[in-house]
Amino acid sequence: SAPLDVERIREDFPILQRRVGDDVQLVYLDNAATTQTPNQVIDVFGDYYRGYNANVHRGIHHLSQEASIAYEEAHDRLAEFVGASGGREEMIFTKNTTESINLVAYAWGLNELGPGDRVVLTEMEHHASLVTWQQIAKRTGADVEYIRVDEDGRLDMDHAAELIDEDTQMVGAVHVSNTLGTVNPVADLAELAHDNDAYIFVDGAQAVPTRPVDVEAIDADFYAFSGHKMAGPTGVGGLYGKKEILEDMEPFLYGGDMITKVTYEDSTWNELPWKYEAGTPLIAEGIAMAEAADYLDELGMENIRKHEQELAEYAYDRLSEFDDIEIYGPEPGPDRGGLVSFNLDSVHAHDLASIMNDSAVAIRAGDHCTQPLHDKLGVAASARASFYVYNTREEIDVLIDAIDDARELFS
Ligand SMILES: Cc1ncc(COP(=O)(O)O)c(CNc2co[nH]c2=O)c1O
Repeated sequence: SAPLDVERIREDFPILQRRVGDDVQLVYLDNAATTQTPNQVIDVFGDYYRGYNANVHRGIHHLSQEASIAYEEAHDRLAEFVGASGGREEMIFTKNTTESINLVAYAWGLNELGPGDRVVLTEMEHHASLVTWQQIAKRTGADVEYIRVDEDGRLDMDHAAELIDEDTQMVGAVHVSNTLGTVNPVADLAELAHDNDAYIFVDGAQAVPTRPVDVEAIDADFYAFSGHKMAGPTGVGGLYGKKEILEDMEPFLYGGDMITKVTYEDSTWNELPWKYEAGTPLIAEGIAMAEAADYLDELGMENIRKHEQELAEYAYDRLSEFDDIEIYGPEPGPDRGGLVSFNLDSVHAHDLASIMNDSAVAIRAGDHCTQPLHDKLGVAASARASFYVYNTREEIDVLIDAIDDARELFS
């Protein structure tokens, strides 16, 4: 593995040259919300709409065949990117991680869950997983239990082993927490689930962009991610599912392209993954997401993971210099992804973020769609700095200086 050549990488992202507010150089540290998009991915849209825009699924004419092949091969590429040996048959394109989770919660959960069944989540789940499984459990009479997060932001695996039992039908777990940065032992959770004949759905929104992911090594039954978090476009995401499960599961959305034969009485379904992709899909977006996978693989996923770990370590250490800053989540190391959530005493996270903004530092403040976790932490909101392949230590120094400004202002 090799350190990332950040200066060269930054040339691929023109937006990073932006000057904002009072003509100040942008420092973009909100990558857990969405990452920026390299020229290589942006160019896909111009090439597509200027060169081979057509509806997919093998129309008779040249353009449709070109668009179909590119869109279908994008599925093979993303399957390969997450280690799915079944290729496109195990890779459904959705709108985003949220829709990927909803697809399984509706298509599997509504039909398979009932009173006496259990869904086990973690206390650090994002609302995309927590609210979805919570509401499907409510509609089906199943119950939901939450694996405890201990005081240093890690999952209590003894508690996990207690909760995941013979009544458990589904385990939902975030791979990398978007609030704590915790990297969870999802392969161990998968083993606990499978020992109890339950499925596991891993939320990989913050993992796929930032580290090597191998869904078969994890033995995930389902694995979700979003294009816009992996240097790709908004509007498209991926749902990996084991082929044998996707074969049995009911479709989520009905309509064109997901069928084989339709009569007035009934219909039969298309082959995988098209059975789960009704209507005209996000064609250019799917092709662009495959380009993003190529871009990241070119940098090296292990190199990206190391870069993120180093930046998180540096940010954690610099923030730890001050006794008026509280940091959430595990200490730096392989268990912490490339983000740090924190609070500055006596300054509300929103006020802090808006002062950061005066210095053109873009961070996020709020509950990061993990309200129950913030309740557990005893805070309404937190500030979060999150890093990616184009961020530098110098940008973290600007963050620290801007926090100093906030401290001055509010002292
Ligand atoms: C762990 C996790 N799961 C699911 C989602 C939902 O992804 P989407 O469907 O593409 O929106 C996010 C997005 N997290 C954030 C979005 O904005 N700030 C965030 O932290 C996430 O971080």
